[in-house]
Amino acid sequence: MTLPAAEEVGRPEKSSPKALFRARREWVFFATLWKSHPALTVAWWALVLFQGVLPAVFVVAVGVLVGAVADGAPLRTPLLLIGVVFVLMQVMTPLHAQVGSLLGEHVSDRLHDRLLVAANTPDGVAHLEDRERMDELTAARDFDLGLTGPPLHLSMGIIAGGLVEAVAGLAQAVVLAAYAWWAPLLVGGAWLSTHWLLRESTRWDRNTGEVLDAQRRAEYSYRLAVDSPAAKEIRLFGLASWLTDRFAADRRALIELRWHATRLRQKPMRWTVLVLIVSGGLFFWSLGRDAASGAVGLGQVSTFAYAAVGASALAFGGLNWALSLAADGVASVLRVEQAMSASAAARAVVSGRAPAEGMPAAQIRFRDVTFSYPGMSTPVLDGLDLTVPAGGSLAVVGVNGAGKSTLVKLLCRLYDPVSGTVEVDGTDLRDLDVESWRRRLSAVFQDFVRYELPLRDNVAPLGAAPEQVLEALATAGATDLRDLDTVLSPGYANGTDLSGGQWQRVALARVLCAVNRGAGVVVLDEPTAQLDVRGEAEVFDRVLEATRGCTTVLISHRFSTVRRADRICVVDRGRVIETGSHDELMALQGTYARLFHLQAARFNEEQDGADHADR
Ligand SMILES: Nc1ncnc2c1ncn2[C@@H]1O[C@H](COP(=O)(O)OP(=O)(O)OP(=O)(O)O)[C@@H](O)[C@H]1O
Repeated sequence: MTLPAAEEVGRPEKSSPKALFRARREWVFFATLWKSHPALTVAWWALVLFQGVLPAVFVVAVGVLVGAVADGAPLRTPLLLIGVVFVLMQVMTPLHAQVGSLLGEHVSDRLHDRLLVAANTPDGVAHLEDRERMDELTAARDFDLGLTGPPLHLSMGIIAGGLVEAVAGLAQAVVLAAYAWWAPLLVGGAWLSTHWLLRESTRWDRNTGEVLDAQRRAEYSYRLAVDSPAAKEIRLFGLASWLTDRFAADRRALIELRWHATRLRQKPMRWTVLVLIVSGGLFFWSLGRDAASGAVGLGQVSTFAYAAVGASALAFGGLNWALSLAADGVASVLRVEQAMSASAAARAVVSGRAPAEGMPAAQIRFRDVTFSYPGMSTPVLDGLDLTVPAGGSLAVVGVNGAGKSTLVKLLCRLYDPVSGTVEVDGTDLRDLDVESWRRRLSAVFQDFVRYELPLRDNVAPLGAAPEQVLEALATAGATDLRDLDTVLSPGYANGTDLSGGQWQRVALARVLCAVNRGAGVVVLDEPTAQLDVRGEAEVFDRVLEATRGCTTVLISHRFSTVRRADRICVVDRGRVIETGSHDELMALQGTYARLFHLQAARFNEEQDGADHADR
């Protein structure tokens, strides 16, 4: 899927007035409305204008009515006009709210799509783990969740209300031109100047790194408290009050930061009040003088006085706030696109062209591979050399943090090495078409995904015949687990959860289904860690049997599983320090043999203990 052309996102390259205007967040926001749904946008703007003009018509009609009463003229026409305008004002508001809400939802839809595409388009994953991009991503992800402001379908109503007021203020200021040419400039100009005088206050820097950090912390504390996965530990470790205090403190810190970012500044406030008093004083003094001299009739005095008061709708207020909030959110979503591609470009996984069908036929080779995660200076893999013969199984062992899972991430091309190469049958992985290579791969990652989907889709997300799904489940030792249509999440009607070991069997079944679809390389990162000992041996034997002929990379801390692999390598601090078959490594009496004996001894002790207890 390709991204739509990048929209302007508030950071102009050129600084011509036109470029600056087009780059303003507000412009970006209104342009996004149009791009999301032109017809609704036209209707929304038309209603803004129509509703904005109605108050001006109303004050004129009231003036005509007052004049008619004073002159003893017929009242029917002004009364009818007042009635019609009044009814229209009542009817238009809910209609506008509906149109705005619908438009807001279309915009949200479009932005969510863009966010998903931006996050998922790069072939690697570095852009999702880049610390510097986290703030952008947080702001963008939260834009419509109501965490930092109203969601778009609601803010559209607030923005519409603000715009209607602005148009109404303008229209009523224009009415003042019938009194004197300078009156609209004086009264309307004074109210408009408040936008400039108070402009500091509209700069709601709610998306500063500090605010976003505080927000992330507050949100995390909240999630810990209300989401079920953490509930057990919170209770068991007696963390409830610690968590409540922590949430309250995080929340207070956030409110404090926002308050600093949003409060009205005192000095501009004083200037604003002065400007409004002087302009209002001058206008009403002049109108009063003309009314007293009889130069202006009673009806007109009423119209001009109401219009002058109505022009105050031009004042700085809700529109700035709501628009700034919504425009900010929209701009951050659009900016994420650029940010993501820039950060992805820094460590981009660029697809090659060569097809990977049938690979590997001979071997996968890690040649002098060095790798460090983005932003980290210490290498995780440091000159690693390793050969994985095609069609056989290789087990990778090593202490926690040795770099085993990282090795697998490079094999899956989620990252590329900083130096050195990963080669498949002599071809650099970077020269292979990523999609084609990934079709050859299947994996159970340590943190495999538990999809909140039916069992069937958890096993075969891309679809498969029910018999194939059932066969894969049977091989993984998960026969009769649940009906294939049962959703594996208790949050859904008739949904259910599984035990850790059952989930692991489902993940293994997913790999087996992928092998059926043509995957030839199988990665198993701690695939049986949650299975009981008997289940582990049985399942692993069956999985090895079902993936016979595949190139299998197994990462495990369980030596009973590891010893079944054709070859074993020991990784330590990012390098391979031993490699060979189980027997060869045992004969070597090195790290592998030491770790194996350690685990075997502990297992025997536990067994003795269990036997003793049984007796
Ligand atoms: N996304 C990441 N960003 C930064 N550092 C990371 C990231 N993932 C892993 N690391 C670091 O890389 C090192 C190797 O991690 P890796 O997951 O490869 O270890 P492992 O050998 O699989 O460990 P384990 O046996 O505990 O699963 C660790 O020090 C870890 O902290």
